[in-house]
Amino acid sequence: MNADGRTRLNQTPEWTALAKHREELADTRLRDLFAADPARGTGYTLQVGDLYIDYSKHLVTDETLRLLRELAAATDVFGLRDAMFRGEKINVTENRAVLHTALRAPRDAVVEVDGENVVPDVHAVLDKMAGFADRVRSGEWTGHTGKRIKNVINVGIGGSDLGPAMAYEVLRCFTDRDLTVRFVSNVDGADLHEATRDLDPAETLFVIASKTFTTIETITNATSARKWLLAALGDQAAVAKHFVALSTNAEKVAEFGIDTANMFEFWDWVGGRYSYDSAIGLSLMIAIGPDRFREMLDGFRIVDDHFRTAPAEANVPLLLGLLGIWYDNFHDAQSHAVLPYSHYLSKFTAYLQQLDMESNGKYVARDGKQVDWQTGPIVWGTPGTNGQHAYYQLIHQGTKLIPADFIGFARPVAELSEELKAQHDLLMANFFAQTQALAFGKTAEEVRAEGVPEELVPHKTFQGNRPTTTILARELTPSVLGQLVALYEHKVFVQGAVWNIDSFDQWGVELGKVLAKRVEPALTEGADVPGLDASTKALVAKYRELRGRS
Ligand SMILES: O=P(O)(O)OC[C@H]1O[C@](O)(CO)[C@@H](O)[C@@H]1O
Repeated sequence: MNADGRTRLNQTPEWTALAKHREELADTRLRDLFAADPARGTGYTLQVGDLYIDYSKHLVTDETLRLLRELAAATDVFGLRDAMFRGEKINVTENRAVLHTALRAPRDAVVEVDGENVVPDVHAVLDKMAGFADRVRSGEWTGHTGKRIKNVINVGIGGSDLGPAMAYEVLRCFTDRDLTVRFVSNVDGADLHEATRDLDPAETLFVIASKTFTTIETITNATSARKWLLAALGDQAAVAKHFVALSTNAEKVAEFGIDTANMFEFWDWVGGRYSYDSAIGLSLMIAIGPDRFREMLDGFRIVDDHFRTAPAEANVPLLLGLLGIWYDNFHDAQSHAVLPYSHYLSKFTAYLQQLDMESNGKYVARDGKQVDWQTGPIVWGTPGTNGQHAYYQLIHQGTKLIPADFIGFARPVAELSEELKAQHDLLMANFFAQTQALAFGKTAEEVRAEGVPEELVPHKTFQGNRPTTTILARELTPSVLGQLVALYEHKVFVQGAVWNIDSFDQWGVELGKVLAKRVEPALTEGADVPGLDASTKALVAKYRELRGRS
């Protein structure tokens, strides 16, 4: 029993029942499950908004799903969900509400934090963003010299970069192609250099995105960007026309020299990795326009409403979260692959890495005690067919179990030529073939029947039984993107709730930040930094030697 009166997860009867059930299923093959239930291919499916979810190729039976739902009930996943939607401070280590769902609430909704309805503020910022985006897009907002803004550079890192950068790629076909939109995150000066080297400062708008406005990488890049601008335009007053800020910290924004009239606000109840549908999405909104941005928010809301109201048996985020737990905790899977069959989703998995791994990469439970069960998986993956010719070998025939999500679309994006659209069927043939091969493999008998020499039979045999979820939608639109992101947000939520961890803090990234600040003077000035270990000391000395400093 822990401080909240909650039994340690792996001592609950629901956990024990799942462990026992796992043993009973040890020899179960997907081939057998499909043979026993001809309706499995359509029966093990759900729909949420535009997303058709096929989970038939999972190593589960009705009994597995029932036991998993019992675990969710025992850990009160829906209770925590309701507390989140109500604005309770479920981020316990930071004493904050967790209300990214309020960012897409309709205008007339009421969501209270500390007794105040936050929805009017959300919409006031959205309206301000829309007004600004329209002025930039129409050319009404000009640079300091009167030139039209042709380039937008978002400077931010982590949640202040990955979301808008990912969504910009996903929605490229919906963007104003005359605008150049780039994302600078790395404190490696090369990032800003490459992003600016071919641009005219007089035509460039910097969007400085930082929730805290203290993140060293972002402030360093923003300072260099300001120097780049002023070196060309000469006049301090130019900053007002070329810099806007997205932040919760007006004081720091003003200190940096950005007029707070050009600041787009969000709030401490929006976590960084849950923020791209807040003001952090401004660069995206400039690129796609306010209407498309609102369509995306509508997509988020479809899944929010579903997560909030659908019964456990039909609740897709609950299902996906529980399937992850089944593999993570009962099959010792260490990782989870997300494999989109869309070029436009090239940054989607990188975005999910922060969402999932920064949220659930925790070994301390909400009660402050160390967990003795596995928590968040390693999330990885790249667009499908490229992966097929790189690491799929390991997924098919390696020694590790890697559950995977396959995400695909029935229609290619409208902008492609007819000839390029025709390639879509080949793309999707790969999509379907892969999950089939992973699930059902190829037996030694089937290999032999093809006349393969006996010594090659084991090499050409596929065990199958490699679980996948298929997520299929008609086409990739702003709404569908919103639906996908909300689906993963809530899946991550479900898992954190079951594991009894705080999915909304990120103390794990703090130590590295503190140490970097401490080590820097050793690199630049050769300062004797107290407490440096022997390895780091020697590496710093080597670095200084190679850098030509002694
Ligand atoms: O938006 P900020 O405050 O610059 O923070 C950037 C990122 O840094 C982190 O705090 C830690 O990596 C993330 O959670 C956040 O998204």
